[in-house]
Parts: sequence; structure tokens; C-alpha cells
Amino acid sequence: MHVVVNAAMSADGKLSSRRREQLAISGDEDFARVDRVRAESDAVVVGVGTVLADDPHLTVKDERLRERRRERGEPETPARVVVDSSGRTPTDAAVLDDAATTYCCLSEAAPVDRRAALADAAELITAGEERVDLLRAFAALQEAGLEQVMVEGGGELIFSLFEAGLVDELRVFIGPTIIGGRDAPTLADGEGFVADFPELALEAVDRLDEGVLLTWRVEDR
Ligand SMILES: NC(=O)C1=CN([C@@H]2O[C@H](COP(=O)(O)OP(=O)(O)OC[C@H]3O[C@@H](n4cnc5c(N)ncnc54)[C@H](OP(=O)(O)O)[C@@H]3O)[C@@H](O)[C@H]2O)C=CC1
Ligand SMILES: Nc1nc(O)c(N)c(N[C@@H]2O[C@H](COP(=O)(O)O)[C@@H](O)[C@H]2O)n1
Repeated sequence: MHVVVNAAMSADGKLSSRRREQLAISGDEDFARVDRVRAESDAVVVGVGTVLADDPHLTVKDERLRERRRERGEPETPARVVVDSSGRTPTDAAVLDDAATTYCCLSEAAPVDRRAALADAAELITAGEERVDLLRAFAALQEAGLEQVMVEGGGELIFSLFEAGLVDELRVFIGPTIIGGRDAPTLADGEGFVADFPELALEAVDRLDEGVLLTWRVEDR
């Protein structure tokens, strides 16, 4: 499995404002690039915090990219994955529509009624007691045939994936704005590292829109 984290942050490192409402940090060029990365992926992953904040669809938007996927014998949009320990994903969430297969990665703590509600619209994977065990969940996704995986966020999930050593590549678009706010989500939140910081090797720097795309490879830890 190859895991790419792709996100957009402001020049001061925020993914959105303290209100946690969806903000367009990317410009047209970067959103088009994100669409291409989705189209090259078998799955697009987010945490339930992003589902609750943004109600994302996580589909491939460009019809030509969808057509190319169909020509390759792939579903026109990759699978969607929500990491959601207790099954908080609303049943009317856009990510649960029939545009693609959706996997909900739950923990054993997810109540039976939430499991039953989500099972109608999603494939359920259970890994971990209280919180989703990402190593086990991603192993199950790989067993389901998902090899090229794109993670879009948010900051809690991205931190945990680095902590678990699951990230192969980080692509971050830095947009031309300052958001600020000590409680605004950043690229990697969670507990934070105090030692054994993941190390990154810079692979590319590209100017896009009025910002810059940085592509990093994650060094082995
Ligand atoms: N600019 C950008 O590119 C992007 C911005 N965003 C923004 O980010 C914000 C949402 O980010 P955030 O609040 O960090 O939420 P996340 O999307 O990272 O989801 C975090 C939640 O996932 C669940 N979870 C389950 N297992 C784990 C685990 N092992 N590790 C981490 N999380 C786990 C937890 O909820 P539970 O305990 O209930 O399971 C946790 O609170 C929104 O404001 C959104 O707009 C999001 C994506 C991209
Ligand atoms: N790459 C990127 N740039 C931004 O400026 C963003 N706000 C995001 N957000 C991510 O895209 C999801 C929305 O997807 P749909 O358009 O609904 O398919 C959102 O939930 C974030 O994950 N990304």
C-alpha cells in the first residue's frame, strides 16, 4: 500500500479557521491537481471530524478523469473511507451516497445502532477497542484491494497516521492567506511529537495559483 497525505494549509499552517468550517485555501490549479490525485487513487480517506465539518463528497469532479478511470475498468470515483471510532458519520452524509463504495472504519466501541444505521450505506471495518487502530484498519483496506491511498485530512487523522508510520508521501499546498487562531486545525494536531519526529525528504517544489506545492517523501523511522 502507498499512502499519500494531501492537504492545503494557509501560510501560517492552518487547515481551516477556529470555526472549523470548510475554507477554500487552494485555487483552481490546485483543486484541479487534487482531482487528478483522487483520480489516480483507489481510496480517499478522511477522519470523521472532516465529515462533520465539511460534509465532503470526495468524488472525482472532472468528467474526463472519470471516463479514463472507466476505460481502465475502475469505478469512476475511488472508494471513500471515513475513520470514525463510534460511528458518528450522519446517515445523510454526502460521503455515504451511491457515487462510490464507502468504508467506515469503526472501533469496537461503536454502538450497535450506529453500526446498523451505517451498514446500509457503507462497508464496515472494525479495528481497535476505543479508537480506530489505524495499522489494522489500513491492513483491512489493503486486503480489500485498496493499494494507492490518498488521505485528505484533517489534522487529527494526519498526526495519527504519521505516528503509526503509515505515511509514504506528503503533498501540501501552502496558500496565500493567514488564518491564525490557536485552536484552528493545523496539518498535524493530535498529541504532537516530543521525540522521534518523522523526517521528510523534499522531492519537489512547484508554484501553483498564488501559492506553492511541496512534495515530501517520508523517511523510514
Ligand atoms: N485544508 C485542507 O486540506 C483540509 C481541511 N480540513 C479541515 O480540518 C478540520 C477537521 O479536522 P479534524 O477536526 O482534525 O478532524 P479529522 O478529520 O482529522 O477527524 C478526527 C477524528 O477522527 C476520529 N478518529 C478515529 N480514530 C482516530 C485515530 N486513530 N486517530 C485520529 N483520529 C481518529 C476521531 O473521532 P472519534 O473519536 O469520534 O472517532 C477524531 O476526532 C475541518 O475544519 C476541515 O475543514 C480537512 C481536510 C482537508
Ligand atoms: N486540497 C484542498 N484544498 C482546500 O482548500 C480544501 N478546503 C480542501 N478540503 C478537502 O476537500 C474536501 C471537500 O471535497 P469535495 O469537494 O466535497 O469532494 C474537504 O472535506 C477536505 O477534505 N482540500
